[in-house]
Amino acid sequence: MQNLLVSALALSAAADAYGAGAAGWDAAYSKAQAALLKLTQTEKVGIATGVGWQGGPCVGNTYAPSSIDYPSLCLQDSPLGIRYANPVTAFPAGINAGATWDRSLLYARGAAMGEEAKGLGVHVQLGPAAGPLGKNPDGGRNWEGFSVDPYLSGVGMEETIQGMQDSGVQACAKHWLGNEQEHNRETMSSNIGDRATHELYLWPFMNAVKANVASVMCSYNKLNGTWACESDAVLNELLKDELGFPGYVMSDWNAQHTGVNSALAGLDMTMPGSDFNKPPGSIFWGPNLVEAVANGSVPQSRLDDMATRILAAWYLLGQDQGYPEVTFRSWNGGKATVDVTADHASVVRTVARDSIALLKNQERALPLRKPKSLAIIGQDAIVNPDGPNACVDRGCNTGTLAMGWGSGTAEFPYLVAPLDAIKVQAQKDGTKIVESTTDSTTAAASAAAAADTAVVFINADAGEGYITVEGNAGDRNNLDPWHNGNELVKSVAAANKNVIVVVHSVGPIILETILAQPSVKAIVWAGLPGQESGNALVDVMYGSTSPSGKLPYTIAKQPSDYGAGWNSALVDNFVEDLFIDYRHFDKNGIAPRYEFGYGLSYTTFNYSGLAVSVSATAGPSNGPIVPGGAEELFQSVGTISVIVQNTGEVAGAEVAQLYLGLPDSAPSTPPKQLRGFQKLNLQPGEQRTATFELTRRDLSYWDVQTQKWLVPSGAFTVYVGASSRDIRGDGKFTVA
Ligand SMILES: OC[C@H]1O[C@@H](O[C@H]2[C@H](O)[C@@H](O)[C@H](O[C@H]3[C@H](O)[C@@H](O)[C@H](O)O[C@@H]3CO)O[C@@H]2CO)[C@H](O)[C@@H](O)[C@@H]1O
Repeated sequence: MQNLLVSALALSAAADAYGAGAAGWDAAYSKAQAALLKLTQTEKVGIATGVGWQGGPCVGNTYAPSSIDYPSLCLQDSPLGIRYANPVTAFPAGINAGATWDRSLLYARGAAMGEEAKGLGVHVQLGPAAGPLGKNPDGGRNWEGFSVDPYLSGVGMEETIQGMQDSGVQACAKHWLGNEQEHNRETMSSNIGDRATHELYLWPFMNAVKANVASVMCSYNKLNGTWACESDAVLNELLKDELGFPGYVMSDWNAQHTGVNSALAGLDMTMPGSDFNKPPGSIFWGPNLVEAVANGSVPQSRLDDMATRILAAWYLLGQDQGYPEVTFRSWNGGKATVDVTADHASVVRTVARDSIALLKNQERALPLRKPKSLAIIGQDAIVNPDGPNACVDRGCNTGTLAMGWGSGTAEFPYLVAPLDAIKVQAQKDGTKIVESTTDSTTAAASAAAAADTAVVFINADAGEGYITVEGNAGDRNNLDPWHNGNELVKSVAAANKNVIVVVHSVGPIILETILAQPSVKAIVWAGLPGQESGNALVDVMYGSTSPSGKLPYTIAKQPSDYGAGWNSALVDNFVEDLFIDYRHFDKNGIAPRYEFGYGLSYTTFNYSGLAVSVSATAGPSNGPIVPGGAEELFQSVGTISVIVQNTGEVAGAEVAQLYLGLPDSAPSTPPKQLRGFQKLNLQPGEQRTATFELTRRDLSYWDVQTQKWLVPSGAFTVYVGASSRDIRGDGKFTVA
């Protein structure tokens, strides 16, 4: 009860503090509170309760009250497009959007997805995702999010949510909190230390709440022994009190376990309602919540709070003003009566192109310069012969890989195969194409032997655990390429001295076998590019655009180097603590194969003139709670800048990166952590300044004693460079 009160106070403080904008939370709350007065008890419960799986046109639908003008809310996946509808745009996955390190592209992708959602009448789009964060390199759903680094993931969340919500759809930040693997996701407990919870897993959600995200989806797992969707500590205390979240919390589909406890813990909406993987008629809320309020098990104020939050989010987005009707039905092929795709293919192509990370480029193998002949090898070069949507929720890995599997998918309107796009270019160049579009090593070798250069396509897939693909139950069985990709490359490399490897992958793969082949001259890391896959690849491989993507995770030399991975126990103690991905490699002196933030260009960049101007006082950040956390956390404390010059002969873009090392007074902290980045487009010879603005949060660690973010005193180390290991300048500033 105390928590409910604290929660309500924090909520009104948050709403008051935020409401500067025309569509601010305070105005939305006023409207919601007025509407609430007109609702019956059953209607209040109805807008918080799903009608049941397949009970409406969308994957989630609520009951429409008759006493106010408010619809049956349509909730629809996914973080990369609108699921179960067509035609829609199949955008690059979150992990590719993260690999661009480009704020404007992250925003543009979000805005385009939001336009499609609104056009189809979707009120709530179920994305973006920052959980899993990706501490397990083999986690099945990592690709739905932006990066294993919380700072990059946070920027991805913030820009995407702003883009989506500027287009009018409610975003849903998911999955809150600690859902890092698919195996046993509905039974296991993620036991996470307080510091790691804050500094890693919660961090991107701070950005989401700061961006005024309308809703948050709580996750399947338990956190420190209590279901995330039933935990007062996770929902009321962390999300609503500490982060000042004014919107509503919905359950993941079937993640609710009790009616009264979940309501008291801060759950505001149950999804999808009755009958989902349960005996018919079973439902925790609906009439049961009406009864629980009547008998005093759930206070009236709690029910009113649920309904107010849901209504306020709807008003915040202006969805009371002529919002379109739902124009598709998920369960009958999703054919929409409108075409919402507009020119979004160009956003897809740009994001896909700028997310390509060039990992190796020996002897200037790339860009291709009108080769006489080219062998295109591997099943990943073509579209699945049965069509790109042949498998429900993309639950197979046949043909080129352009998204993972599960609920985080959309139907491809088309999929441009790498082979088809290369053929178009080859026609212009007079290049002879030799094809081998299976993964047969024998056929590959003979095709490779018949051309000057061989391009071999390999991939690695993953997804959500309700589908098993080729023995992978969501999470990956290993970090190898699928379909014997290593052997395929070896056979090609034995037959051709000039081999380019293109990788479509959900996450890191171990490249040592491939790199051991002297004939492999280039490796192109294309991730999960969405519908414009082949065109984006041609843009980079033929040099109309210099590659500028940077890895959003580390590629190790061997799986054990990560010190993390999914496990089959019912408890994960998160023993990695703060040291995941590059933080772990740095701490333990492990050499990665390709480090976090790495990616080559066709040009070169010089860094100079590092300037540090930071002034902060040591101590905790206080101030009123605004959406995102204590207000002082987001105050600027200065800037760090560096001049970047294009010293090569072609235009290119460089992502300059800032990492900070905290002083020794901050106990056992990672040696360096990403705290800024800026992408600069530079003509040959041109130089520009990258400026990184720092806030108090960027200088802080979570102090478990005081339960506050604390800026430590002492000397901070500044690292600026082209990746987490390619540091081009360093400096210091001191906090007294
Ligand atoms: O889509 C909303 C959220 O749903 C969660 O995933 C669920 C997914 O949407 C749903 O399609 C799937 O249903 C399968 C069901 O689990 C299985 O038992 C049955 O055999 O097949 C169904 C598919 O036809 O269930 C998923 C949950 O298990 C996501 O976690 C969340 O991110 C989505 O936003």
